[in-house]
Amino acid sequence: MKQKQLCILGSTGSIGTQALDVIAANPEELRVRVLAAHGSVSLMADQIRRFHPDFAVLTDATAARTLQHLVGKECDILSGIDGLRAAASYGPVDTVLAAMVGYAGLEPTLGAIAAGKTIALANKETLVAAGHLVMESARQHGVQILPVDSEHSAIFQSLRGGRKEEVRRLILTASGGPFRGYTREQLHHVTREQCLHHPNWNMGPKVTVDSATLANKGLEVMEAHWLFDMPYEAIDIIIHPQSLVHSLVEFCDGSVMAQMGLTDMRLPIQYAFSWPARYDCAFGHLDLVRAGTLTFEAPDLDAFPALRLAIEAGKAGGTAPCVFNACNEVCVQAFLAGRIAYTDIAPTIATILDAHKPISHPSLEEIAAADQSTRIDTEQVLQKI
Ligand SMILES: NC(=O)C1=CN([C@@H]2O[C@H](COP(=O)(O)OP(=O)(O)OC[C@H]3O[C@@H](n4cnc5c(N)ncnc54)[C@H](OP(=O)(O)O)[C@@H]3O)[C@@H](O)[C@H]2O)C=CC1
Ligand SMILES: CC(=O)[C@@H](O)[C@H](O)COP(=O)(O)O
Ligand SMILES: [Mn+2]
Repeated sequence: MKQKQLCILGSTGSIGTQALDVIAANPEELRVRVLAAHGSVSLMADQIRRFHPDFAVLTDATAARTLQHLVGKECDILSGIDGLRAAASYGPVDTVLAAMVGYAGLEPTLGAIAAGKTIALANKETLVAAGHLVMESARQHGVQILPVDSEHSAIFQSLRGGRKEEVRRLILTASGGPFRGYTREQLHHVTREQCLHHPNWNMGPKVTVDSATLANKGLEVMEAHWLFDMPYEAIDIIIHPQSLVHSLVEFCDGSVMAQMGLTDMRLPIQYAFSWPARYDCAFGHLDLVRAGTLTFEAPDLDAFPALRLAIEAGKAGGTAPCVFNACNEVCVQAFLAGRIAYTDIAPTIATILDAHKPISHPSLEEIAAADQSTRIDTEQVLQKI
């Protein structure tokens, strides 16, 4: 089997560091060629010493200079968006893991696709903001987009059980987050610390807050729409608090295929790297007797309106999903900075989406403009809170 040559965009984050665990566990099959992140100097220095990339990138110029000083001749450090572009399109690389957080992942992912790289996609915001452009570009360049997000990896694997035209619906599972079962009244009193304590997954702060508002599941519905070319009406959500069934596919004959596994992102990351093969797992195995009872329930769209708003934005299409995403990113940052309450997030998204007139089939420039103006408009709404 040919060794895969990898570029990791977002190597210092939750997905990035777990991807490096997978690579360390499979040294014959996987090799790091480029590492990229924003400003985490000492962690990146450690990663360079362990994985010996051809070069590394920190987009923050000051951090990049400090890192270059630290690692000396051992590795060249590039910076800025030019550094990211160079990483995403680097000749010897065949697979790019898109594991940066947020809209910032869009341009390098498009760059990697244009350079013909296979994409292992964790960065869901990329597909939410510009799914039509990303998928079209992937088609044009003959590029495979392999899902890393646990639900989408589960659907990708379950789809092997039948043909595309035989699929009746996709069923995304959601843990329900730390506030599952809370009433709207109870949600007024939740704290940042509670929000950052996900019941099942240890993830970066942005996706953890999104899980607590259920905006994450809304983003994932849009991600599934683009990845699997399914209409919104054929994508359902069920709450599954144990997060062991990662998602399901129902076929026309009533058969339902589910994918199960440990709540460990190294498994779907490894599958995206190993596909179409599978490598042995070095991270443990699911014990269903120990897991015990698996339960399922309907989502509460009244208590968690961000999910309903995301699905509405997805159905409206055009620039609406990009606007949903940009507003949500600004709100989550403001919430993490202690500027707004948890219960300010969904009403702010509703205000911004109400005022937005979607442009259909937007170009990349129109997407970038919608993202920028939404960030400014959202700040103005937040100033009044
Ligand atoms: N964590 C998880 O388990 C899961 C995550 N995802 C998705 O994967 C993506 C990454 O999530 P996660 O790993 O949790 O996020 P983290 O916040 O843990 O890590 C984000 C990474 O992106 C880098 N980064 C941030 N901004 C920039 C930028 N402007 N330019 C270059 N690099 C940047 C960070 O670098 P630095 O450290 O230097 O700031 C860091 O390496 C998200 O889209 C998330 O929704 C999906 C499923 C599960
Ligand atoms: C691990 C992963 O894929 C996350 O996106 C996860 O889905 C978050 O859990 P929720 O189901 O609570 O959103
Ligand atoms: Mn997920």
